[in-house]
Formats: sequence, structure tokens, C-alpha cells
Amino acid sequence: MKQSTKRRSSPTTEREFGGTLGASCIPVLLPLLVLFLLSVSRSPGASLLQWPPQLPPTSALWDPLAPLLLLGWFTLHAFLYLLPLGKVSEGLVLKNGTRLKYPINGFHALVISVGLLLLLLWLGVPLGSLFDLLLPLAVCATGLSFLLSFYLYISSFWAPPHALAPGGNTGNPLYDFFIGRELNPRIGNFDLKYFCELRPGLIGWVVVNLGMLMKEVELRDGASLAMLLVNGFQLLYVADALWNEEAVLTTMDIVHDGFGFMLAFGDLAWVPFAYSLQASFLVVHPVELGAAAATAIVLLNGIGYYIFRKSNSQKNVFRRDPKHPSVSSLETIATATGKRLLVSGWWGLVRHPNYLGDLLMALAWSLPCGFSHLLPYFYVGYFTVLLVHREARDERQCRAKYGQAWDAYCQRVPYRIFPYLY
Ligand SMILES: NC(=O)C1=CN([C@@H]2O[C@H](COP(=O)(O)OP(=O)(O)OC[C@H]3O[C@@H](n4cnc5c(N)ncnc54)[C@H](OP(=O)(O)O)[C@@H]3O)[C@@H](O)[C@H]2O)C=CC1
Ligand SMILES: CC(C)CCC[C@@H](C)[C@H]1CC=C2C3=C(CC[C@@]21C)[C@@]1(C)CC[C@H](O)C(C)(C)[C@@H]1CC3
Repeated sequence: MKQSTKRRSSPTTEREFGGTLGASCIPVLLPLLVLFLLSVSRSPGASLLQWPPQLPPTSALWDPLAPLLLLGWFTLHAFLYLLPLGKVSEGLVLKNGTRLKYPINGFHALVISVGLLLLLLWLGVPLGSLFDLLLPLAVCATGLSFLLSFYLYISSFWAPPHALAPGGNTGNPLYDFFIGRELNPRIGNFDLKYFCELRPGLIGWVVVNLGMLMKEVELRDGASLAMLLVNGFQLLYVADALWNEEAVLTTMDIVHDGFGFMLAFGDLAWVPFAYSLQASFLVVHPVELGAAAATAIVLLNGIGYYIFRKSNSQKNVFRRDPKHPSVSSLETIATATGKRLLVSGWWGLVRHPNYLGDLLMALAWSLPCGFSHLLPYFYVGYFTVLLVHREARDERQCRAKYGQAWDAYCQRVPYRIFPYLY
């Protein structure tokens, strides 16, 4: 019995994100990076390269209102998640042959949240004050990510072996805490990873953006075109994710990755506070955008969105029902697992067309901030690194899963993300 537990706990020797060293440093460095980026975005110089780096004074990191707001926000979203609205969908087949059920009511949660925000505005609640609360909120969200990650790590020891993620149970506590041991941790029917991936942080990002817009209105008696574009583009991205909530059930995060610090912090702190940097930058560094530039940026976002949505939907439909009329005529290659790989349509253009679309949108979100500072382009740089790394991880997993069939796909579709470039 003991022996089998040992074998179970080290199914993979390969470690990602720099192994134990990465897993020990990232949980310290990333929260500091969020605070650094937030305080640079509101400083007059907004310089990323200033030495010594600008860190906020400790007095700016705490406000008793922040934990209350965060607690209220989480309670609201847990309640909305449990409401019997929308349909219930099944995830992909698990190792033990079963499928988990997931409520598809994220879009309802977004609409109700936006409705509540409009009500608050109508009641005269100064949403612009979120600008002054950003640092304390980011500190509390980070604290919450740590608490959740400790809970996830400890509770995973009660999970059955088939419920463990392939990469997150090496036996090294630091690494497993970071990557996540359990694939789909649940409290009853409440799926913690699925909830965190799409609700409090993602919708929280929209709220932070709206707060920045209201701060701009307070300061300058109106919202700038640049701020409206950033808010509009990112709202579209979040609304799209929730409208197509079912598609998240076939992404790497849900299907392959465990739920540990990386995703908990990513979902709850990194997304709402680092992804909203353009909006917080614009509060202190207004940009006047001409009509021609705005049109070109809208076009770029539209092209990126089209590629992103079409390719993600094509793969999702194909994985759920390969005989569906919209995908049945596409060329595919067989793999030894019984699953087929698309080699025409969007997935015949490059091996990750969805990343290409996402990166075009990322650029469109930064361009409204002009070219005077580097900070608004932080997201494009980070996202390129994230997706190039993610593509390499996915490639390794697919080669292990599909062997020769994957090599044949790579020969047939030689470029990874950018046609003729990479
Ligand atoms: N905004 C953000 O911060 C982030 C956004 N994203 C976005 O999330 C979306 C999902 O990305 P991600 O989860 O990384 O991965 P994908 O949705 O691209 O999923 C990759 C999986 O798709 C399947 N697949 C790969 N090639 C083919 C093919 N030719 N035919 C059929 N199936 C194929 C494989 O799984 P299998 O064969 O087992 O089904 C592979 O493991 C992307 O649009 C990405 O841009 C991702 C990360 C961060
Ligand atoms: C903390 C580290 C630097 C890395 C954290 C990575 C996470 C922030 C991202 C990993 C995969 C994500 C996805 C989305 C948001 C960012 C994270 C959590 C996503 C929900 C965004 C909206 C998209 O439409 C999507 C396809 C649903 C995304 C799924 C992956």
C-alpha cells in the first residue's frame, strides 16, 4: 500500500516554471510586482526603469474597507454561482471515466454585477474611490490567494488518486503547493477552480476598470476616448469569456492543470490588478486619441477578437462533437488515442491560432495609452512570454499524448503562433 502511494505521488519528474526554485520565488516576487506596477502606474513619471524601483509606502497598503469589500464581492459571486440559473454542462471525461457537472451561469453573474454597479452609481456611490483602494485591495486579494492555496494543498491529501493533476504531485511541498495537487477540488458541488477562473477576478477586472473610468470623470468632468476604448475592449473580452463559459471546460487550466497558488493568485489577484493597468495609468496620464488612431485600434481589436473567438469555438465544437456540421468537413489526422487533430480551418493556419488572436487584442488594449511610457505595454510583453511558454508546455503534453500523430501535425502546420514567423 505504502509503495503504491509513493508511485502515485511522483508520476512526473519533469518540473515547470523553473522547478522548486521558481515555485519558491514566484509566490514572493509576483505579489511584489503587482504592488510595484500599481504604484508606478499612478506616479507622475510612470517609469518602469527608475532605480531604485518605486515601492509604495506601507501606509498605502492597508485600508479596513478593502477586506470588507472583497468579502462582500466573493459572497455575492458564490451566491450567484449557486443560483439555479442557466444550464448545467458536463466537463470532459476524467481519468476514472466520469464527467463533472458545471453550472453555466457566469454571464448571468456578469449581467447582475453590472446591474448592481449601475444601481450604486445611480445611488451616488463614488466608484472612483476604487482608485484610492487599489493597493489595499490587491494586498487583500493576495492574502486570500495564499489562504486558498494552503487550503487547497492540505485538502488535496484527502482526494482520491484519480483526482490528482498529472504535474502537481511530485512530493516536493513547495512545488506542489505552487502548481496544485488536485485537478478539480470541490466543496460538495461547488467547483473551486472553475469558480475562481471566471467569476470574482475576471468580473472584478471589469469593476476595477469602471472605477478608473469614474475617477477620470471626477478629475476631468468626462471620460476620455482612450479610457472608453480600454474599458470597452476589456469588457468585451470578459463578456465573451462568460458568454462562452462552456468552452473553458476544454482549456488547459481545467483539463490538465492542478489548482494551486499559480492559478489561485493568477485568477484572484493578477487578473483584476495587473490586467487593469492601462485604465489606472490613464487616470494619471491622460491621452488624447484622434479619430483615425481610434478607428485603427478598434479594427485591430476586432481582427484579434474574430481570430480568437472563431478558433476557440472551432476547437471546442470539434472536441465535443466531431460530427457537428460546422466542423465535420474539416481535414483531420487520427491519433492512437482515438481522438483526431484538426489540420485545416483555423488549426491548419498555425498550431495556436487562439493565441494569435489574443495577442492582437492585447496590443489593441495598450495602444490607446500612446507611446510616451512603457508601462501600458507591460501586458503585451507579459502575455507574449506567458503564451510562448504555454505553447511550449502544451506542445510537450500533446507530443506525449499523441506521439507520431503530433509530429505529423507539426510537419503539416509548421508555425506555432505567428504565420511564417514563429
Ligand atoms: N488572457 C489570459 O491571460 C489568457 C488567455 N488564454 C486564452 O485561453 C484560451 C485557451 O488556451 P489554452 O487553455 O492555453 O489552450 P487551448 O485552448 O489552445 O488548448 C490546447 C489543447 O487543444 C487541443 N488541440 C491542440 N491542437 C489541436 C488540433 N489541431 N485539433 C484539435 N485539438 C487540438 C489539445 O488538447 P486535446 O487534444 O487533449 O483536446 C491541446 O492540449 C486561448 O485563447 C488563450 O489565448 C490563455 C492563458 C491566459
Ligand atoms: C500568475 C502567473 C503570472 C500566471 C497566471 C496565469 C493566469 C492569470 C491565466 C492562466 C490562464 C488563464 C485564462 C484566462 C485568464 C487568465 C488565466 C487565469 C481566461 C479566463 C481569460 C478569458 C478567456 O476568454 C479564457 C479563454 C476563458 C481564459 C482561460 C485561461
